[in-house]
Amino acid sequence: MVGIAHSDIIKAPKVLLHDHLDGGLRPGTIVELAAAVGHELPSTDPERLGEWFVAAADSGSLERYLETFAHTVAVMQTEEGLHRVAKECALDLAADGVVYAEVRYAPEQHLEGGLTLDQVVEAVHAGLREGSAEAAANGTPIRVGTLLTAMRHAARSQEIAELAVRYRDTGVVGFDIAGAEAGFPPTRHLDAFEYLQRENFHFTIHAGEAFGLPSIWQAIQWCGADRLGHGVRLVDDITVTADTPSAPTATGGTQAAPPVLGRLAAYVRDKRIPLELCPSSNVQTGAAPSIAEHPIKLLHDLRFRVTVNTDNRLMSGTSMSREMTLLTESFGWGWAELQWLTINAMKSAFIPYDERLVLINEVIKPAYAKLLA
Ligand SMILES: O=c1[nH]cnc2c1ncn2[C@H]1C[C@H](O)[C@@H](CO)O1
Ligand SMILES: [Zn+2]
Repeated sequence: MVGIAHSDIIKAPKVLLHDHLDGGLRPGTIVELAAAVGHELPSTDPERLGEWFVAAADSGSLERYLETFAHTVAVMQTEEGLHRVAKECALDLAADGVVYAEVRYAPEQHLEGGLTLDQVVEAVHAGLREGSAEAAANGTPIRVGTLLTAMRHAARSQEIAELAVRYRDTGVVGFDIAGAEAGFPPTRHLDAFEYLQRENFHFTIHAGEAFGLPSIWQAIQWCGADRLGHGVRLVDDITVTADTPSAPTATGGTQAAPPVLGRLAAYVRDKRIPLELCPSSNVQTGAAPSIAEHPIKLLHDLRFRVTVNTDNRLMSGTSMSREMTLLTESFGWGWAELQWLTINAMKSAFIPYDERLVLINEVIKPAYAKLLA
């Protein structure tokens, strides 16, 4: 089968639900901002610095992967820094053909220069607005909402949840928790999640990335997460016996037993809980052995509500188009699968239902209809 060209995937409309603002900076911007604030970097050559991030994040451990964020968070402590990074984020996603994105970051990590939480949020929103306006003028319109993240090892989740609700009508579309997963279960932040539920607000939880089923189970059944950030380890609750012939067929052959879903995996599939899968990131942190062996294939075949995401474009040297290209190369997927992933993501977005429908019916479906023709 002839694959789809990366350049064509760039032109197709894409939807991104899991992208960290502090994981997507342009290396050249880090160099310039670091010089302005006197932060020392592993390299001041943008190309080398970009390579350094990918190599350092390629660590096989989430904890070591997260250490690289010290260099991005350090240059995002002023209104100017935050504004520029947010503006470039909108421009870069739009140039890659992303038409709708939910970009997340942890406001509590951007207070070292004396900004308040509200000033951080407003600087990011102003940057995203400017970037989106410029992208529209360039002929690549994009809508970007933000998710406010609380760090799971810290104790500010209630405050961040309240901040998210305060800005729900001016750009914040949801809430999240992130950071090291092992040892920091989502139930530590139950108060924040219960508050968000009382406010009829939306949230996702990083779960099932560096820790397994108990984390996913808590995120859904204790905390009430609308979506799972990664959730890739849900496959631990799916028994695949592909090579074990089970039943004889009418022609005398044997038929492989279908995968068996445990109670949690079945619940996630039945309830159509979206999985924000991030293939390249998962390989770097050791959550998946390779793209070719990534559980996204199995989860797709079993018709889970799968979405594909970048997580951290800088640390993975990636983009939405690149993640999709890797999937087409690894699994022979074509436009039908890419449309399915895109519509899954748009259906799972945190903006109102009628606004999701407009993007599906007026932007995504017409574009893929042409590509499929
Ligand atoms: O994949 C991830 N898992 C857990 N935490 C993450 C991941 N990617 C980024 N983070 C953390 C580091 C960032 O500083 C923070 C907020 O974006 O979220
Ligand atoms: Zn993430």
